[in-house]
Amino acid sequence: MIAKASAPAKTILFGEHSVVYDEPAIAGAVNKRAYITIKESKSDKSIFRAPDIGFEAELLSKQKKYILTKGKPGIIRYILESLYRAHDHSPIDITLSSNVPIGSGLGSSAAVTVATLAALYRYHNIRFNKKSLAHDAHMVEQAVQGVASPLDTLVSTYGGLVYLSRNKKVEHFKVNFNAPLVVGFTTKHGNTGKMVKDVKNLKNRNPKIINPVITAMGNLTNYAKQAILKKDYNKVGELMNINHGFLDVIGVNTLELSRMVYNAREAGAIGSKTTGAGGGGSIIALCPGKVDEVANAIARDDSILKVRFTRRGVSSRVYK
Ligand SMILES: Nc1ncnc2c1ncn2[C@@H]1O[C@H](COP(=O)(O)OP(=O)(O)OP(=O)(O)O)[C@@H](O)[C@H]1O
Ligand SMILES: C[C@@](O)(CCO)CC(=O)[O-]
Ligand SMILES: [Mg+2]
Repeated sequence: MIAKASAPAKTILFGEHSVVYDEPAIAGAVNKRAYITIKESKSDKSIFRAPDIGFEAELLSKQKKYILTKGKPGIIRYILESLYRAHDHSPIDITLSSNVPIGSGLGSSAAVTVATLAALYRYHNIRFNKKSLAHDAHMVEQAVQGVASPLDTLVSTYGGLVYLSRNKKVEHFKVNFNAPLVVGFTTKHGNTGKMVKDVKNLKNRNPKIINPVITAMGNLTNYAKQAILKKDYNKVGELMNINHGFLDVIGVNTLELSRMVYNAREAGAIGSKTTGAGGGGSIIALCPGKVDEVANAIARDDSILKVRFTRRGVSSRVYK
């Protein structure tokens, strides 16, 4: 029997950092995916392979350990934690292939986790639905990372654009918001935990300045929700630019991120901003009619990916 599953990457459109202080956020699934295949092993060992990143390891799933044959560890921790929760330790071959850059702020860890759990549930004929899968995947991210927001695994499971309200209620946008986006990413990956802590310290030192900014970021996200519902791309772009300014105020932008953001705007993006925790990582640029111009401008110094929001969430099936 072969079980296959795939799940999309995500990008945060509005609300990173302010969401930590219970302000709303908007994130969406993009059309880059992680694909997992599980089949019985031909030997008595379980093997995990990810040829795209040159990774191979023997899995000792009972002990939550692995023996590295090729590549750099990291993403395998999400696979092991998923196996620990959903596998009976019989020998299997797991293959990951992915067109999501790993560790660049596009939620590769969540996409891999959601796809791995869905494939394992199929393989073992365990009943699941999107709600239980999103929950289980969040538990895996939390166990591996210590802390994790539920947003990445939620978006990766359901697909589409998601609005998280001030009281943590999840709303799925029904509207198709599929303007083209260019993601620009640097080789440096920001450390999310450190960035969140830096913002907290800045806020504690300057409460009268930073508290109203955090509130304004939340209000901005709510304006953005209305603009998305009306498919008003220009308004969304304007709000992305203001959001980038706020992220500058709270100190998470870097030379590379700002360079990409301004290169994108000069080349015709109607909005561009840092996405995710900052301190490295990625930017997104909204660029209807100007994708190639914007992509070329960013690619002069940094790496790019052309994406669109997609309604397609996790998908999985078995082949007997
Ligand atoms: N070449 C690689 N091979 C294997 N693992 C890697 C490689 N590069 C990064 N990793 C690991 O992949 C994981 C990526 O997860 P992480 O949550 O940091 O990034 P992300 O999910 O892509 O972005 P974000 O969560 O910020 O949206 C990390 O554990 C990292 O150590
Ligand atoms: C910076 C942050 O808001 C988003 C990181 O992708 C942190 C979080 O929500 O956990
Ligand atoms: Mg992640």
